[in-house]
Amino acid sequence: MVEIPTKEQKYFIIDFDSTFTKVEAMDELGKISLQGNPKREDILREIHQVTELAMNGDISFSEALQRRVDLLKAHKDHLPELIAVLSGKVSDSFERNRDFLNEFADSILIISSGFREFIVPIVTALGIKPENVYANTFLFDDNGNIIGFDAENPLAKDKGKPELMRKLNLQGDVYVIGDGYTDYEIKEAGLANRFYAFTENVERGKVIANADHITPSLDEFLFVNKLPASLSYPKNRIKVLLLENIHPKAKELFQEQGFTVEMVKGALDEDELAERIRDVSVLGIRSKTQVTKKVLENANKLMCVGAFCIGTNQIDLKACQERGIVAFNAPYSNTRSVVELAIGEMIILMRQIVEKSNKMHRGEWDKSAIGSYEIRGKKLGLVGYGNIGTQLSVVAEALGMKVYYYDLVEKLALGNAQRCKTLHELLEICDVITLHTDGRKENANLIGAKEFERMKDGVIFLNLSRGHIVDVPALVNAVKSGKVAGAAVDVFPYEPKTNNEEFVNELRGLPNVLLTPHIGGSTEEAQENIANFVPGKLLDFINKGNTFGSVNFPNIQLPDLNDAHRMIHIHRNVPGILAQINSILANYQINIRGQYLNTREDVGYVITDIDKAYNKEVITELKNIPHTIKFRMLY
Ligand SMILES: NC(=O)C1=CN([C@@H]2O[C@H](COP(=O)(O)OP(=O)(O)OC[C@H]3O[C@@H](n4cnc5c(N)ncnc54)[C@H](O)[C@@H]3O)[C@@H](O)[C@H]2O)C=CC1
Ligand SMILES: O=C(O)C(=O)COP(=O)(O)O
Repeated sequence: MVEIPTKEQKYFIIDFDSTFTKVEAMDELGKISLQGNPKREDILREIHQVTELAMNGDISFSEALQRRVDLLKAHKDHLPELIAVLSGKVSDSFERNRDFLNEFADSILIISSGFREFIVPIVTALGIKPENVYANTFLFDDNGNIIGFDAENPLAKDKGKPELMRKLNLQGDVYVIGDGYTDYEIKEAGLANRFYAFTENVERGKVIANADHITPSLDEFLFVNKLPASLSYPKNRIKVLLLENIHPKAKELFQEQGFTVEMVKGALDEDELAERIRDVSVLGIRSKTQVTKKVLENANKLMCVGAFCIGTNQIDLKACQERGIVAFNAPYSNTRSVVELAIGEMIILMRQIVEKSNKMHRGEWDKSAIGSYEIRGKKLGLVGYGNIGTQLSVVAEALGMKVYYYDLVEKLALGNAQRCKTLHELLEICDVITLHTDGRKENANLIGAKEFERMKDGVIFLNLSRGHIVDVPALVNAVKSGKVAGAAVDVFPYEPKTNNEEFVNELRGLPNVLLTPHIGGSTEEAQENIANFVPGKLLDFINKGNTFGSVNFPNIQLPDLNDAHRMIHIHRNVPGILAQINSILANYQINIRGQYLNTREDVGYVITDIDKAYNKEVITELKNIPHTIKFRMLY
């Protein structure tokens, strides 16, 4: 007789507190039972400490259990409220993987040193079988007070989980998922094949150190074990790299959604970034980091880049587009900060404050009005009349300045501002000239010797845009010759990578020259605003496919998706791609629920929402359409 091989039996041993649920149930019970007790906070703290000590393996488990029951002073009537609280605190990855819990119910055992009275109602609601729940039971007195627990239960004792496992004598592979040391003890005793430290809710050093694998969510566990999961790819496997000291709020926003985030204080140079980018899916930079072709050649996983600033000249946007990498920026979050600094600098320079302050520090008292002027009534020339230029126009006019501007494109003049037809016209008219163009390559040396020559003698000159826009040696000469009476420079052709690097520049040491380390947009307000704004854009793209506000991609704002799959197809902008997508879908009789197409320059972006059921082969066919750059399936 031929023996039919049976699928190897697997058991999944899952902990309850801080694993199945986000919280420790005994802490929650204390919050309920100690209501009105004047020492509630102190007692709760003590209960929590005892829990932590036991979870880390620092005190014996039975001692911890008795101490907590004594401290709780709980009653049977508190349990319904506790169950209601816990049912709202099931761990997110367990909630979204109900299908797995149901499908594998026969193989899943909850083994907990908590109590059946509250565990069973919570876990059975997600498909776990009540007979597969192993936990302690409370002891009540005649009045319903909780006074202890069944001390004979192995789970009430030290090394209780291994003891129970020995009794169960499971035949097959055993996988343990838990956040506590007592979960690891099963593996330590040789009773499990693997121990997975579950870190979605808490991270315990000693537990992580002993784990075979760290699983930041149930998704990761299911992924590594090739089990059916609600997400095709666990989010913790999506790596976000944030450079240049981006505000920590950004990290928080990505971590809240389960992504793995790495922060670097300074910028990385091309070679360093080309190395680091290999496993990165989302890159966050500021003005310093150059995202070049060479970097992008290694960026095989990169989906999107966020410039946590306004300027995007540091990113090779075209090369990103060709590789289907979507770029975003924060177009308005630091506008006001730049404007305020420019206004302050104009006043400081017109009043010779830099020199006067330096003298005071040396003990020199130089009270005089010579060479000091009000800004009121002076002619301000704005080169570049975009978001910063126009905002500065309004504020400067409110301070009594006469505003002139020059922009490559026709712009609406705000207030009484007057448009100059040429740059030369502006240079010849104005008392104060400030640059607010973007940093496109063509703007290199926009202001050089000839342009300084055209300016009025004694002009005040500001550059808060990009370093390469000004020919620095020409500015140095103009300052030395007295053509420029004062200058403020915030941006430089070469800027130090980190705060530890020396600033080397010909402008150092010149009189009435105010130098700042590229801080036009560096205010607490601006940085926090940026850190809230850019992750929103990146997450909207990753989670929903939205490209609205992208600086290099067709902009599509998509509706939310319910009970459907979303296919994201990025391709070279050649005729016939949409027709090919739809003919493949028609061949597989897939119903299209919605479809959106937009193109920009060389790239086309098609989103197709389809019914839930689809044949997996269709994905391969869609990926194989000629000129496809990237394909991704959502939900
Ligand atoms: N110092 C700092 O910390 C900061 C610097 N910036 C720089 O300021 C720049 C401007 O910012 P926004 O006003 O928000 O940008 P924007 O894109 O709204 O405006 C730029 C304007 O400059 C114009 N322009 C470009 N080249 C020109 C040229 N050669 N001649 C005349 N006009 C020209 C454009 O047509 C556009 O109207 C950013 O691109 C960035 O490089 C921005 C924020 C902070
Ligand atoms: O917003 C911009 O473009 C800036 O220049 C500010 O850059 P930063 O974020 O300070 O590196």
